[in-house]
Amino acid sequence: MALGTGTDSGTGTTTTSAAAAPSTRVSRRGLLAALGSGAVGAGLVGAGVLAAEVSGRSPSSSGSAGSGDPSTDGGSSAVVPFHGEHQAGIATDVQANLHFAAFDVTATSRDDLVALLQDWTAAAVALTAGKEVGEGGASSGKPLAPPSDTGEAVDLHANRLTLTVGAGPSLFDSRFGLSAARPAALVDLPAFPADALVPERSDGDLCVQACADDPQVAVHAIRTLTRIAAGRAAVRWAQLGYGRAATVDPNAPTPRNLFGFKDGTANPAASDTATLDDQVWVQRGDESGAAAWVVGGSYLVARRIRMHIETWDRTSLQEQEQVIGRTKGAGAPLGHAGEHDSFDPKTLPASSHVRLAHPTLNGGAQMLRRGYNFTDGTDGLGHLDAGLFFLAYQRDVRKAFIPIQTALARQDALSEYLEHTASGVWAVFPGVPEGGYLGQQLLST
Ligand SMILES: C=CC1=C(C)c2cc3[nH]c(cc4nc(cc5[nH]c(cc1n2)c(C)c5CCC(=O)O)C(CCC(=O)O)=C4C)c(C)c3C=C
Ligand SMILES: [Fe+2]
Repeated sequence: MALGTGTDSGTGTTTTSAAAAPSTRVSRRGLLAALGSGAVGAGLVGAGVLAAEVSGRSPSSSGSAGSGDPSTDGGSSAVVPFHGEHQAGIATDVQANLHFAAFDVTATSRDDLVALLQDWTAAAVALTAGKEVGEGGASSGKPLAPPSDTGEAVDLHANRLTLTVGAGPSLFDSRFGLSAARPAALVDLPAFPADALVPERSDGDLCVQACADDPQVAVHAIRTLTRIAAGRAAVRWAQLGYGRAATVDPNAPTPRNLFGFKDGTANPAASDTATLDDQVWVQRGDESGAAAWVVGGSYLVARRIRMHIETWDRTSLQEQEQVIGRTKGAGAPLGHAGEHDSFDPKTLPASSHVRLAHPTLNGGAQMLRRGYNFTDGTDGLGHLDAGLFFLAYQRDVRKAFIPIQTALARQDALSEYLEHTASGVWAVFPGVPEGGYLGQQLLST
């Protein structure tokens, strides 16, 4: 099987296999060998050691070629480029697995915040290319020091890892002199009827969405960024997800959520750049003055929505379809046969989810949904603690998520089966140019 290149609409660049891209051919094991002679002092693990990448010891530019053997690498070596006009992980074809984390910044100076984001950038460049961070891991040659890379992703390749970073409303308080740079659209979400939010599992100064086709690659990425952040930021809450409950590729089969319905049918396609510009990416003129840094970024709303699976499973098929407004098998709008048939939402049941969420009833607003299923064991009462980790990117939450969720919370028949338990909103940084760092547009204001 020959590995090749494909277009990644999120970054406007190409998704490249290890075999096809010389700059990304370094396997984790190759990097380990190349960095074997690196100097790591005992006790220097964490921020100091990994920050060394930024000061010129970047492993990204060194190391030997990986196996590059298409027959053994399969699709796992596919790389989504980190740099671009927009951050990857938004209009990128949805990967199979998610590790999402929200962070509280504990640094107290703006310089330390800048240094953290620079260190995260260097690590993200390496990780998304399938490389180890810092001096490497098992073969760093320093038996008395903790390895700078924890090692669990060695041999797993990039697996289309993307790392997407945003700033929450709380980052714009008085700590870092950023109050004037808070975008007007970065509003605190209002309380919605029947919200059951857990404050400790909501919000956060920064968020990182790690998506990859291998769960361990996504988990390793968040673990690594957390280690790098030591003393400067700490994980506030996190969520694992699987089974992609959305797609941005209209030619790919639409994935299903845990209620068994196709989810993501009406999502904008990654190739539909006009709709993405209109509905997802912040445009010039949307914000003014110090807040104009957000142009090219987006707004992310995350909601952990528990789904009452057992109740749903006792509900008749007819009732389930009336609640959603689409058929369960084909995913077609009720009264139609095909999933992608056009339909008039006013012909659907008045309280159906699809009717209430449809753009024609919400001022034309759309979002790019990128949610994942989750199953976090049971609740102690024998019920699954499972649901949808809803992730939606949009140009303006005041025009999209807030009015849509207001309508859903008021009237949606699906609400009876749902419980929103965690929530957050972040201004997602614009893309990072070569040589730049995450959030540079904000922090250089
Ligand atoms: C506030 C926004 C939304 C929340 C919260 C939400 C939760 C949620 N949705 C499903 C299942 C489905 N949603 C579908 C469509 C759909 N949902 C929203 C918004 C929210 N959903 C929108 C904007 C749309 C598209 C409407 C349209 O334009 O037609 C569908 C149908 C298939 C599809 O188009 O994706 C399903 C199924 C669940 C289970 C859920 C909470 C757990
Ligand atoms: Fe929905």
